Amino acid sequence: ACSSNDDSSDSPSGASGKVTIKVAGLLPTADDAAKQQLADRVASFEEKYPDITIETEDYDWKASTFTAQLAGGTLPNVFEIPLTDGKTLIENSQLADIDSYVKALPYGDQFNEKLIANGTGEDGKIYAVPAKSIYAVALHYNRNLFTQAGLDPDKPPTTWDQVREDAKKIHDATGVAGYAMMALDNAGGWQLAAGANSRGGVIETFDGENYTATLDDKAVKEHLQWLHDLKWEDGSLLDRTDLGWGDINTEFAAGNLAMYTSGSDVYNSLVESNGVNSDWGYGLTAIPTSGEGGALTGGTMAAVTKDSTDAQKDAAVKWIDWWYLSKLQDKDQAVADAQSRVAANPPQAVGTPVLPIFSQANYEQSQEWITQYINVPLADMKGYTDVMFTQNLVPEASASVQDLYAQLFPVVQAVISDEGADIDQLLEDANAAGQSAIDSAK
Ligand SMILES: OC[C@H]1O[C@H](O[C@H]2O[C@H](CO)[C@@H](O)[C@H](O)[C@H]2O)[C@H](O)[C@@H](O)[C@@H]1O
Repeated sequence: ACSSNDDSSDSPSGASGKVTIKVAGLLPTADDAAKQQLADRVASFEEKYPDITIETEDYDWKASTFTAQLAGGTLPNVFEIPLTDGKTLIENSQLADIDSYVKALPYGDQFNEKLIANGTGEDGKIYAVPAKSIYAVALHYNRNLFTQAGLDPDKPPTTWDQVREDAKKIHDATGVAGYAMMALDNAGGWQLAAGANSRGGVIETFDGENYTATLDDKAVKEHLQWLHDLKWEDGSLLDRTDLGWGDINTEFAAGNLAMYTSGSDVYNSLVESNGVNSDWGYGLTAIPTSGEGGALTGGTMAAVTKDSTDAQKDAAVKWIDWWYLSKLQDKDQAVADAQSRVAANPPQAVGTPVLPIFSQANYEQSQEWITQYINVPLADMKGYTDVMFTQNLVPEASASVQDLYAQLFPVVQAVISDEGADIDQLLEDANAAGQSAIDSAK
């Protein structure tokens, strides 16, 4: 979705006052309706800001490709990063200082403090802002497969033992895998950490001075053993070690698995890229927890490339406001965004439950503004929405987080592909490598 006006591309902040910025757009897998919806929002932005031209680029953050994009200077002016990466990129001077532009926004001082801290430098300046979505990991399930297996889709499992039992019943009755696990790229480690957090464990501790990798935590082992048993005792785990964040969505939408864990925002992508709609039979419930366990929570931030000119930074923050944030703060923007999503053919998701970027009151107000446009199957998301503001939330680890995930995903792959995988040894090795990553980042 590019504007036809590219006469200022050689001189983004040139004498004409015109500026062009590239911005992260949709996933490469997004369908035409999603692309059209984005194009419509770009068009209305350019109408409001005639001196700014927006060029959108497909975007899919992956740890394995991001570093090269950053180093190679190929990122768009506005790009997305996980919350986990803000601090390091700021410390390494790899993000543009957008402090004055963000603080000039009418809500510039209203971000959830813990979230904006991830985009704030030691100098107190803002380099990245929470955007797109803040999520808690939740359990996504196929209601039709539950029904076909004689299970009540209105009573999804609330313990990992029940997930295992239901997965087996579904597999026995339908031949479809009852459960699947991301195992590719850092996504596999991220979801193993979520499993461990739900069982009361963590993958890193901090004593006020030092960070210690705890990849061999009892809860990590328990979750791996649980996956092992689904695969090797029950035969109910999808036999794939190559599923990343988007791949598992594709398999789920194709009806090839009944349950998996991922962020609560995944329904947006299932609609955007995989043709899921409110009649599809999608269900969302809380991740099972035990003991002190909780739901891993994380999210996305928008940042601006370091080499952007002042005019581009100004335009970039205007776009961040337009595309990600103003709909949470301004009724007209909320309605305009929702209307454009509903008008798409097929309609894009409106009302997927996520966690607040500002405050709970602000989130609830923004949902109220768009009540009439909400088209996600909220009745089938109650297992999650009933507890989303009360459940225990476990933030992602703080130091070298993606490096820890990178150490964990091969362990997930080993457990799924090798019945005799030595979980203790694999985790001991992963932990040593994870600790080295933490130490070398100091
Ligand atoms: O690649 C693994 C990483 O994935 C997370 O982000 C992805 O999942 C989010 C929740 O569904 C989604 O909002 C985001 O668009 C996806 O890229 C996560 O935040 C990372 O920390 C994690 O390593």
